[in-house]
Amino acid sequence: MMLMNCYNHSPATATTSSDLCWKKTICNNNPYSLPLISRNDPHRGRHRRGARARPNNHCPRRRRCPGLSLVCSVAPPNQVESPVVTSEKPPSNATATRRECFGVFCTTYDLKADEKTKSWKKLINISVSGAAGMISNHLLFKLASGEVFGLDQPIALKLLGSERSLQALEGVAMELEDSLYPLLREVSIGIDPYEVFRDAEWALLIGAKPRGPGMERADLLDINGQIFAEQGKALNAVASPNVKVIVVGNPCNTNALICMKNAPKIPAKNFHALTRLDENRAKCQLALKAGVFYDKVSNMTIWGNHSTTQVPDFLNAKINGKPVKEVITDHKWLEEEFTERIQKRGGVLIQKWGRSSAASTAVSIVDAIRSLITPTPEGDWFSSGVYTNGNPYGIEEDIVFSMPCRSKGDGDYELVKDVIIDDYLRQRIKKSEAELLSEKRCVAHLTGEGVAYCDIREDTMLPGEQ
Ligand SMILES: NC(=O)c1ccc[n+]([C@@H]2O[C@H](COP(=O)([O-])OP(=O)(O)OC[C@H]3O[C@@H](n4cnc5c(N)ncnc54)[C@H](O)[C@@H]3O)[C@@H](O)[C@H]2O)c1
Repeated sequence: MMLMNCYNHSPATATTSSDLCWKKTICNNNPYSLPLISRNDPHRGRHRRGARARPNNHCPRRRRCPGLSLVCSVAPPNQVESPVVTSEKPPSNATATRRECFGVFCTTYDLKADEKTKSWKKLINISVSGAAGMISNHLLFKLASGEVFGLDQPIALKLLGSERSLQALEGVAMELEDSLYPLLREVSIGIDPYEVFRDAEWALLIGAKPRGPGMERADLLDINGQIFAEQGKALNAVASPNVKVIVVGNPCNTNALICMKNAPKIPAKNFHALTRLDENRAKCQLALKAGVFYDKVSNMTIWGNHSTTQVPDFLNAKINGKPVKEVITDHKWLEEEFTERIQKRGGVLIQKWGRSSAASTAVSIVDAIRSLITPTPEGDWFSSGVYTNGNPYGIEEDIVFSMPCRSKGDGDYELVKDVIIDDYLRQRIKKSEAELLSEKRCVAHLTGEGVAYCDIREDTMLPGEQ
């Protein structure tokens, strides 16, 4: 039988052959801020269900942190997370009051690791904003199931909500808990991005305000831009320096730009605006027209903004490895109907469904992540809204623009060079580019580029708003 050694200090000091115990969050806003607990620790029993926490185990007001409590695993010390330094931002007074934990969130138990645990990878931290929203309600369960990062990849979910959604967020956490996902090792919830983004290796920024009645697009840019400026600062301060950021909340291209500009320590290449749903929609419509299954459609690019100016590229896309224009000879349909159908697909869906796409958006976020962590199939590519820094297409620099990307599966990407751009495509790309440049001028006060000047003339809608 193996000797169980647990430590009440940094695991860096642990011996290599030991079973290590580490404690998961119990009513603490930082899962790693608790000390590792010795099995001989006289306080240990007090972490059991319903028991009061130790003096340093704060349970901040309105921040319950669901998740398993104490996990022991046969893991070499380098697989155990170190306690982290305190936040660069002082905790707000609003979070100072302790609250009781509830249910399984407060249960403490030791788990003798089985052999399988040994093969698990190092835990990764995934922060999700808007976690009580509709998209997250699909996405979180996909993440926890192992469908996204793999069946040997344990994850910690750090969920960011707004003041209004905190109660709902607790409900989400309870559902996650009840799902008994073996890979889901930690769940914490909160409304302060400086806490929730701590050590994040992936930040999926979904939460945003919808456009209210009578609200101009410029107002929406400002309101949501402020959210993403703040979240960019928080990522810069507390996230992993190589965090990958996928911005979903609309207007996602400009929000991604704002977030990026407020996070100078994080490589600009790490920021993405989600246009994968548009890509998926385009593939589906081309497959329908050609009478093939959608897995036969490849090389699909969405150019530009995630708005009605986006350009689904049928010139470079392929069906069964052949150019789309050779397979679909009705070019009038391609130029007129197809393009508009993709641009307005979200709006049609709202009319039918009464709400915006959530499940298919979650699927497309999964696709977007998987495209970065698995090598892109030979000859193919995927679309993502990325920073136009030295792009080969002549697109204006310093905006976030959807373009064709390839990845080696290391989380990074390269732009695809060998694409054809004809006059039709260029003209439409220019329109989307002009829209993004005007959005950028509207948020200059949030990107550190001076005084905002908003000259958005046409009120282009986001897909889903019509
Ligand atoms: N890029 C895309 O392809 C795509 C597709 C669909 C929807 N979207 C956008 O995604 C966003 C979310 O959509 P949804 O259907 O999940 O909306 P939702 O209204 O169901 O959920 C949004 C959640 O975000 C929360 N929230 C608001 N401000 C927040 C903040 N500052 N920090 C953290 N959370 C905050 C809200 O309380 C709410 O719970 C919207 O902006 C929508 O337009 C993008």
